[in-house]
Amino acid sequence: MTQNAANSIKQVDTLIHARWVIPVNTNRDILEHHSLAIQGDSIIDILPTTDVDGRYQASQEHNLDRHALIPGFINAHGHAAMSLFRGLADDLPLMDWLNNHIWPAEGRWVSEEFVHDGTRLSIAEMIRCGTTTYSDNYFYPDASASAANNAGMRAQIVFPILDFPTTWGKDADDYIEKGLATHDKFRNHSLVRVGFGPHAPYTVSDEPLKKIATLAEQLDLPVQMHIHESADEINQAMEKDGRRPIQRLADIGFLSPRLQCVHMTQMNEADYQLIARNGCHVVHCPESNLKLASGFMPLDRMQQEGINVALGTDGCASNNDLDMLGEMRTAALLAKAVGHNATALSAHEALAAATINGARAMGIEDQVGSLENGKLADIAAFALDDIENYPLYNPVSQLVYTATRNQATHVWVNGRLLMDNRRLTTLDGPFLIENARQWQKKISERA
Ligand SMILES: CSC[C@H]1O[C@@H](n2cnc3c(O)ncnc32)[C@H](O)[C@@H]1O
Ligand SMILES: [Zn+2]
Repeated sequence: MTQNAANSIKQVDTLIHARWVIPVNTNRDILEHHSLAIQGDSIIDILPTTDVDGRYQASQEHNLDRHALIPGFINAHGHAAMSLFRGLADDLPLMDWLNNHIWPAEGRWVSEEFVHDGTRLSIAEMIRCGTTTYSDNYFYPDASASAANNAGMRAQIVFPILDFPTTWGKDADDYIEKGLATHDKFRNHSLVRVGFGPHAPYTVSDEPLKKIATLAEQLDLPVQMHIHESADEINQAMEKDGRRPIQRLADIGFLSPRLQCVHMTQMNEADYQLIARNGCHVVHCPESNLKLASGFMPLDRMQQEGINVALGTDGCASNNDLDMLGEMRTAALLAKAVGHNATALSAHEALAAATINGARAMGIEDQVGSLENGKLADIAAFALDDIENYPLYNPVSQLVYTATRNQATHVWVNGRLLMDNRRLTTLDGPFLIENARQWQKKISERA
């Protein structure tokens, strides 16, 4: 190599060479034998692997020649600490599950320590399935935000707001005050963004909702809420004031592009128009909706209306896992069944719902959600070379319809390697298992 050529070789932090790179862009490209060059926290180049020599060298190099690289999953709705309640109350409808099982358990157990421990357990599970960003709606948001930061994971932390007291707060004003203190603490943080998480239309009254809408606009923050989750919710609201919850929210000026509406299984014509017209996002949690028999979110109709639909697992007490591969598959199958349409939610669309649509819903689409030059290096690699993967015509089809989460091998967030060939680098798996066992022992002794 001549001196001039050697001088033009750029030193980068990481080079990843992959069999397939799936950027999740509008062209639906699948790049074969391509490499990603990462400098600091960002992707600075995506190029054919044959062109890397002479252009880049790196301190860390990964040859993933049987793998697909995708933008890390964005799990757009969940309650991370609830992993400690996994399997505690199964096979129940939403309101019975919540009123008679989950809320009493939360009243007894939820503390800062519980949230810290449960959140770390969930982050480990999420990394192990290729997730790089998650949204969390739970008590003690300081503890969950710190857990995300310490694990190197990206998180949208929407602090809870309810009209009634819990172990963390007294009333809506108190929740808002405490949550905004967490927002102050993590302002301009590189991984954590704090927003508002009013629980649901049936647990938060008009005055706090108006206050949240005003503050969210002033502070430029996201808002996420469970809305139209079950038929009971609609029936109760109609009996109480003759309006469907989404209409009530529209009437008080709560609907906006900042709003991420979780669930939306109960829809009529007017509901679609309200959501579409106000630019609200929908977060679809198909497995939680199925397990609690809440209803079916009409995904293909949402798409026809141009509504952005992201994907979330919901908490581990109603799913009961945090597996975004499984969630994509369920979403794709369910959309076809519910829409009586086999073309509803194609494999590529399911992957988009689990990545770029989540980023769009959270207002971070310019930073993450696809593999592009200049975006943050939030990346997941999946090994696609087992018996179960052959023949392999299309890696996107494999990811959505065939692969299982133990095929996730590597995960990077902000260019930092959080899972290296299935080894967690920032969390101690055996310790987390032992810690979860201790909680199980305590909780089952007093159940
Ligand atoms: C506002 S903090 C979170 C609060 O929500 C409860 N929760 C968990 N999953 C659901 C769901 O599917 N619908 C309604 N509420 C849910 C959780 O237990 C916390 O109390
Ligand atoms: Zn939820």
